[in-house]
Amino acid sequence: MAYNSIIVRLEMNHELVNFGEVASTVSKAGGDIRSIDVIRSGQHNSVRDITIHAADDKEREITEALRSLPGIVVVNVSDQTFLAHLGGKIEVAPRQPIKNRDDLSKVYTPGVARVSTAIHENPDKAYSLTIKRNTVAVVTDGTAVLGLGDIGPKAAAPVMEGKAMLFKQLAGVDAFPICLDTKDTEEIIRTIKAISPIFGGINLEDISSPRCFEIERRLDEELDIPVFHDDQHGTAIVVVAGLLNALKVVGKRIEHVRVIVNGIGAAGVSICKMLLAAGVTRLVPVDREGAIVRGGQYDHPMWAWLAEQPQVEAVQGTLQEVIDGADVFIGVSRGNILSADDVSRMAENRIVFAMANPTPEIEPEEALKVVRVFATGRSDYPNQINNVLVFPGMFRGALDCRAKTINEPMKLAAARAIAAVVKAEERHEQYIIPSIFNDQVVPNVRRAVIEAAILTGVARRIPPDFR
Ligand SMILES: NC(=O)c1ccc[n+]([C@@H]2O[C@H](COP(=O)([O-])OP(=O)(O)OC[C@H]3O[C@@H](n4cnc5c(N)ncnc54)[C@H](O)[C@@H]3O)[C@@H](O)[C@H]2O)c1
Ligand SMILES: O=C(O)C[C@H](O)C(=O)O
Ligand SMILES: [Mg+2]
Repeated sequence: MAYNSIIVRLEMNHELVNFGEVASTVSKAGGDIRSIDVIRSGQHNSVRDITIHAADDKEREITEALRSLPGIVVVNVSDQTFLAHLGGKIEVAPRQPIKNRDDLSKVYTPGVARVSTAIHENPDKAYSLTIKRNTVAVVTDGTAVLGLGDIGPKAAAPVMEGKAMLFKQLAGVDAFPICLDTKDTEEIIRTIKAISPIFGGINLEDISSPRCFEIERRLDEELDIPVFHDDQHGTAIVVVAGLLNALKVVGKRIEHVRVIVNGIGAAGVSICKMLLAAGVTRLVPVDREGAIVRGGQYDHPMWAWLAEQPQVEAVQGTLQEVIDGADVFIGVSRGNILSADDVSRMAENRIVFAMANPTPEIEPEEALKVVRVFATGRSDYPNQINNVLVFPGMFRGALDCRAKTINEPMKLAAARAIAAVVKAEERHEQYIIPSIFNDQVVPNVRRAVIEAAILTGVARRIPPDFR
């Protein structure tokens, strides 16, 4: 269950109610008072802001209980999560002040014209003389936003702004959210190509499958800057990192385990591919209609590809049928589609990564009773398996070495680098993946990505610390 803080502004009539009654009402309804601010205090009444920490599903109960107290008027309820979004979460700021005409003539006309001419004569100078060197576009069409589905480009913006914040805070990358009002594959490709000159990389986000595969492939071929669909590869990289460590905890080998991947969309396809590359020999991809089986006929190009892989099982069935005896369940589908009973039919020492956001495939409280290792995509439980462990360091590395593309060796290197942040002596059921606040994650991923880019010949610059 997610917890949140709400601020309730109350007007209290002191003749009818005292604060002790307010506090006990909040506590009985499941809230925890964290702070009280007196906004106005009079002889007969006062106005106070009380900050209450509570489970999401208790908020209504708490405010209703307060409203029913005699002598209390609930003036306003504000949710701190919404407050954190007021006015948007990022801004564009100048890197130097313009204090006088002299400054103005350097950064703007006439001085700027000489710089533009220099770039015209040598387009590579865009990297040293503009923001291209450090700027990534976070591009979505709003069609697969978290697990919320096709909620459109405007509603997708808070997620994209959040990604941009993380890029900057964790890796110093300037990222800009671009929310496109089109779902047409060709139009998306054309638009991204048209805006690409100012960017050093393109992070595709929350674009639904199967269009996301074609969009990424074409852009990667047609642009000379790295293009990375975060939901595919960021997720696959972090899953492989978590799985390598989880398997060590339970003492199983990747070649022996039977793995279910539920939800064969953007994330699921890339996870399946990377698991096969990492050595999985028994794979069961499952989507809404049940298992995708070896030898099956599918219109979806990536499902057809999976059906040709020798490691994919040939036995048909629903998730509830095929889960029996599985060692690992990886969910990148929808919330609440798995029960504790389903999980308890898996093999002993089972590993469950329930990564649908914001609601995991199974409630953590349910799953924790029946699994050995459990992870979600969320920040409010241990073992957060989220692509935020990947994209900041991945782009930091790709930008620093001016990689033309992000290839498979760079991805595998990133997965190993993340897994290696958790030392053998620290590793246990609740700690298979480092926290995003672990300050070794971004530098380790960056280093691994640059090394792999140099070795595979896609780096166009050797960063000073690699010379
Ligand atoms: N934790 C992370 O880092 C992370 C990263 C990427 C995606 N995700 C989550 O994974 C989910 C999928 O994301 P995506 O970008 O791949 O979306 P997507 O729309 O490309 O794919 C979702 C797939 O799940 C399938 N699906 C839906 N309901 C299902 C069910 N009941 N059983 C089996 N399959 C079902 C759909 O048919 C589709 O193929 C979302 O909830 C998203 O938030 C998490
Ligand atoms: O945004 C996230 O938290 C992870 C991922 O990109 C998702 O779509 O769920
Ligand atoms: Mg996403």
